Amino acid sequence: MTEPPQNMLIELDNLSVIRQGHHLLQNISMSLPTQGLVVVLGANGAGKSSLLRVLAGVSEATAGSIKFRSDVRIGWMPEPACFFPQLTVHEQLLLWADLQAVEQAQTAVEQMMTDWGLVGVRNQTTRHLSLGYRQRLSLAMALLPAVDVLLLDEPMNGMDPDLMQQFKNRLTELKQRHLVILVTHLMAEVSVLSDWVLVMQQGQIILQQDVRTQNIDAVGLMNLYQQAFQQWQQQLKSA
Ligand SMILES: Nc1ncnc2c1ncn2[C@@H]1O[C@H](COP(=O)(O)OP(=O)(O)OP(=O)(O)O)[C@@H](O)[C@H]1O
Repeated sequence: MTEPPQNMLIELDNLSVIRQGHHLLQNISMSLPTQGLVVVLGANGAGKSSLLRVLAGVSEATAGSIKFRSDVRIGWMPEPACFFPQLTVHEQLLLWADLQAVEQAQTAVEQMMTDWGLVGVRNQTTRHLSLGYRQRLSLAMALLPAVDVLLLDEPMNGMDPDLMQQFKNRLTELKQRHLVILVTHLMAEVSVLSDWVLVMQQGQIILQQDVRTQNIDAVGLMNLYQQAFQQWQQQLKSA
């Protein structure tokens, strides 16, 4: 497989995903850099999770291509989070560390439980976790192995204010060294952290914008989102 252009981790070229005659993704072309925060916005059903699934390697393209830098390591926090229901939080993390060949797994798992406030639910089975604790565990799993790319699918759902603040602090650190692709509807929470904005509609990317120099706030991000839709609707009318 050929590699993406220099300084790029991932390149999608005219990629489409079709399932049961339905276009989940249509002719997506983009290059993704080695670090920064890409915020993916779009209405319900626009194709955001489908895009993350292709990037995570769990969904295959029907047409077009996706190229990864050969040594790229990817962490994925799916929506909804996915655990073995009969395992405790501690067992789930240990199993994941084992599957991902994490070095010094016991220590790494203890650290993750401390970092994400999971010590108090250590012996609770995952099937009985509240939404916020499911998100904590899912984040801890995504961050356990060393990765280059973090795919976060609606990670902020169910977060309490303290967890939200901690998550945003961590995101600020992570995006300095990693590529973070974050799907969300909570624009106000991440606007100032955004480096690139993608807006999706009907399986297509209708806006790809570099906002690194804009220091974009919540209103700015909402305006960008709405403008993308208006332009898309006008293009549809004139087509
Ligand atoms: N395996 C599949 N077969 C058929 N259709 C599917 C399949 N997976 C997803 N879809 C459809 O593809 C569309 C895009 O779904 P996706 O989950 O990617 O949207 P989304 O932008 O993440 O939505 P939301 O904001 O509601 O989470 C939806 O209409 C969904 O029903």
